[in-house]
Amino acid sequence: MLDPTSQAFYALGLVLAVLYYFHRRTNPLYSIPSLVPSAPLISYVGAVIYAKNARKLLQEGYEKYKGSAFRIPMLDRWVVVVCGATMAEELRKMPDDQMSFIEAAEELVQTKYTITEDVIHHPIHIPVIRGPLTRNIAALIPDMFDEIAVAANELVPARGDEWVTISAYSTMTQLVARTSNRAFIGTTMCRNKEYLDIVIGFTTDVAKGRLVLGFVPPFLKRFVGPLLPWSRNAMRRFRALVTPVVVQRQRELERRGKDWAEKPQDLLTWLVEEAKAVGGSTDLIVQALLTSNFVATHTSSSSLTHALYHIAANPEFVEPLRQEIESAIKSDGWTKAALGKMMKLDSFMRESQRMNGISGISVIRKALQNVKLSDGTIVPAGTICGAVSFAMHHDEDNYADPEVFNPFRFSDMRAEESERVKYQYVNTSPEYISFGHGKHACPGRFFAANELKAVLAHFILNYEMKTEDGRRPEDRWLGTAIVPNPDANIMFKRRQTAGVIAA
Ligand code: HEM
Repeated sequence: MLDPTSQAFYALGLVLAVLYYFHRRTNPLYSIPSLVPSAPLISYVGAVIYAKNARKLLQEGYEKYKGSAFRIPMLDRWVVVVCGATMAEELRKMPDDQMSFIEAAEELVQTKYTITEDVIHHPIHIPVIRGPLTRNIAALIPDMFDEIAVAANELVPARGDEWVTISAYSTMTQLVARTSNRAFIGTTMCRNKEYLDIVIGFTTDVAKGRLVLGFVPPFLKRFVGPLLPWSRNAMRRFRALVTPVVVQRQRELERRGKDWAEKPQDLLTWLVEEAKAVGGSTDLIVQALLTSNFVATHTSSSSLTHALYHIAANPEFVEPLRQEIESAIKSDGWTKAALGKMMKLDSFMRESQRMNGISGISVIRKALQNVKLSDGTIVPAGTICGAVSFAMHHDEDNYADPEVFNPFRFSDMRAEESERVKYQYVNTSPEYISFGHGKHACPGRFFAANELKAVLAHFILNYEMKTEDGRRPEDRWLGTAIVPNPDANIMFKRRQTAGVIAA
């Protein structure tokens, strides 16, 4: 016979088990199908299985539940993913008070702890990226071309007739960080080693914090979050380096007034102006600068490396691209107008992003109330939701021969005047969600498209490229993220052809 304490203990256990059973029975989340074990505790095993097999499981789920939704497990939550263009369109149309992008980003990245709270509540970089940065791309491009030429010369030291072997992903990340920061803050910082180390490493700093918080139950996150060292240290180093530059710019802009003819045209100037307009502090500007780098750097360098792997593994694509680039540069110089004329290159980038992309899921949102989808699925309040992207980009209902890399697929479609805009690289649609879709689609995509096309144009005109074994290096899937093979090399040789137009 059990003693009274043991009896009470077992009775309590039984009551909790019954309550939990009814909670699961009544919570609509658990009516949404899952492809991995979903029972309590065992769902952790499911999270590990998903992390290792995300590509396969997303494909399987997409095929099985197209037009509907299924659940995928992360360590600390379930994410509901909708499948197919119609469902992606439905998700992007939902108002922010039902499905919120900001709340989803906050929860998925734990931005409060992994970035900083101030800039999350006052994201001054978003209107600046959407507004002046995008409006002034034409003015920024000549300096960016200049930086690409200088940086490529240092990072890809191919001389004479020699092939040089370069670690592709890390080199492209350096190149992108330098080029973007030429437009963000100017020559001195964009070539400063410590500055580059911080902005490039920040994504890993955030990821480490995010990973740790994934193991921490929600009620403890607020205690553990502030103790995470990585982002805090990066922000401290960044502040020490950049605050004097920001203060100097604030003083100059103040002293010379708005008619200053030589006013630097860069992200820093526009952040200072935005902060002044909304009463933001100097430190908010510093935070916004690092956050801009966080959203811009690895997204762009991954997309660039994906595209370079396609070029290096398929030299037959180069000639038509080279002809187009040469003709555009001859007529318009190294300008945004010339980049606008490079429709084949634009198509190449869009096709590369369709084939590979940076994530298996896009259009991430968080349900702020119970939301009923058109197929009857109920997404409970508090649940993160997204749309399957990779599998949809490889669906033959959306793209003919979807497994074939057809570099000029979209430029051929753009031959019709009426289709010019629809199929350009930056344009999102229900079937093309690499940049997200709808109101929160990436505001930096116009800047990124010009930057990445500029880098590719430089390489295509000035170098021959190949992979070491003639094949395209396999992508790596890290959970849902698609990373171009970080260990692969590209071989470069300078073109000796007379008449090559260097940037
Ligand atoms: C090829 C490179 C890039 C890719 C593939 C990319 C992709 C994305 C995606 C998928 C989203 C989420 C959209 C959604 O879920 O609906 C996003 C958001 C965002 N991106 Fe990009 N991005 C790129 C480059 C950039 C650059 C260069 C910048 C800045 C100059 C930038 C700034 C942002 C910002 C600020 C957001 C958040 C938007 C918001 O809060 O409403 N991105 N990006």
